[in-house]
Amino acid sequence: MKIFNEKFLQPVLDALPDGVYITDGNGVTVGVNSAYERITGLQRHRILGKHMQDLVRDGYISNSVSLEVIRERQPITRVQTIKGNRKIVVSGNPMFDENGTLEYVISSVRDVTALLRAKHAEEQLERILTVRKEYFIDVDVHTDKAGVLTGTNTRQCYRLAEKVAATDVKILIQGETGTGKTLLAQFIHDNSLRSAAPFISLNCAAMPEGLIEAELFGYTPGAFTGASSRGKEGLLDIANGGTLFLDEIGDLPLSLQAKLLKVIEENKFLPLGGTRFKNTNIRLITATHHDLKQAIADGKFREDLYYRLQVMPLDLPPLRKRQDEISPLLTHYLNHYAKRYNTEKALHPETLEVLIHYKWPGNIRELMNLVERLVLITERSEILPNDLPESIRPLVAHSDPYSSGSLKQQVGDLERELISNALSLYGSTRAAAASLGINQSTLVKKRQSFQSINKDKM
Ligand SMILES: Nc1ncnc2c1ncn2[C@@H]1O[C@H](COP(=O)(O)OP(=O)(O)OP(=O)(O)O)[C@@H](O)[C@H]1O
Repeated sequence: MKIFNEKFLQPVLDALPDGVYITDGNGVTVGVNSAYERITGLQRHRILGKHMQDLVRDGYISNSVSLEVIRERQPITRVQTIKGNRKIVVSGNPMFDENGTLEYVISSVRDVTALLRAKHAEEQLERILTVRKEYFIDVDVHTDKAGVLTGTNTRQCYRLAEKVAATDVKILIQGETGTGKTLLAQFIHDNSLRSAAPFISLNCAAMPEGLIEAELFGYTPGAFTGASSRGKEGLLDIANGGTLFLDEIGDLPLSLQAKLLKVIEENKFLPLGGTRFKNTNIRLITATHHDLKQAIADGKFREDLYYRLQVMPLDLPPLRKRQDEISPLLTHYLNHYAKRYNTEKALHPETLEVLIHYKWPGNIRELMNLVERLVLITERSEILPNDLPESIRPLVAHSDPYSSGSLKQQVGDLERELISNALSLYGSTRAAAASLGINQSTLVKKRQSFQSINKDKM
């Protein structure tokens, strides 16, 4: 033990960034430095003078490189896991005296947790980039300061919206549920001259007819049984000077469509039970997921109102047609929820691949809900494909028997079905081919052959 008590040596050892652990030739601990204490959390007074075997037995150390060096009489390096799931690299070196007797084992201990994490992150990034390349994912996605992400298929829509925001032109946003219609309407309002006035939103599908009418137009005191004795301001009053966003306008009952038309044409309305018209100055933005032309043909939507509302139609495509946005949206919301729940999470590249190919019927809202759930329930920091709900996980085609007939015919039918599904899902032959793992030219040839078979059948 004597040399390590020398006054000059301990400060030198303590100045080293790596941990140092020294035993004598029998395995008794004779010295450690400050970095060792810091890395392992073991204090020197608890281990000095103790035999390595006792330290392993008492659970201070999981296994001993020094004892291995004593047995093998040669340098040994091992990676070990210590408390807090930290990884350390321990290199033990024997020191012999002039007679070849083992005098000391000097081990250096380096904490490589951060290094491994960085390497892991780098590998992850590389794999993610490979996945993106493989599936032709354009990484040219922008996020504005309000956290709105736009990719190749939505940028045009947002640019157009920005251009017309300053005017009062009526905008009809079309898109499936959860595609961001409300967000786009809010974006238009925020970029308009009305941004300091209220942005009021009402979902016409969520309420019975009487209630929508009362909400929109308000009512006078005692207008109907159960009405408040003080009456109530309608949203047309509250939104005055600002923007009124009517979501799911296709579900507005016909009687209210007539009243809304009057508001648009004359900028005035009659509250329920009222006798005097009120003036209003609102910008109207509407949205729907219905095909309004079909609703007009079915007699459910007024044609004159339709043309009034859709002076500027804006289309928000479903998320399955915005494949380049899926990965950035996942990252965006993963960080958002990880921050909210004070944790760290990352997607395994295979999980990302599954999610990029998922159809997302509930669009961005579904994506957000899924990410929030995964952040909350996944125990590891990395989200694996198995952590996904079963409805999302399998990409196995469930198919009913397509036809009777020879095996060749049935395989042909199945192939045609898969190709046509991929084409309608991804919108282009390139993306459809990538999703099926075949060349674009192969897909085009197969499609042509299906078309000629169809003609022959006709
Ligand atoms: N481009 C985007 N970037 C980031 N988040 C988005 C984007 N588009 C939508 N979201 C988020 O997705 C969620 C759903 O969007 P939003 O409510 O605007 O959809 P919607 O089409 O109006 O849905 P619904 O028709 O069901 O009311 C919101 O929380 C919104 O912030």
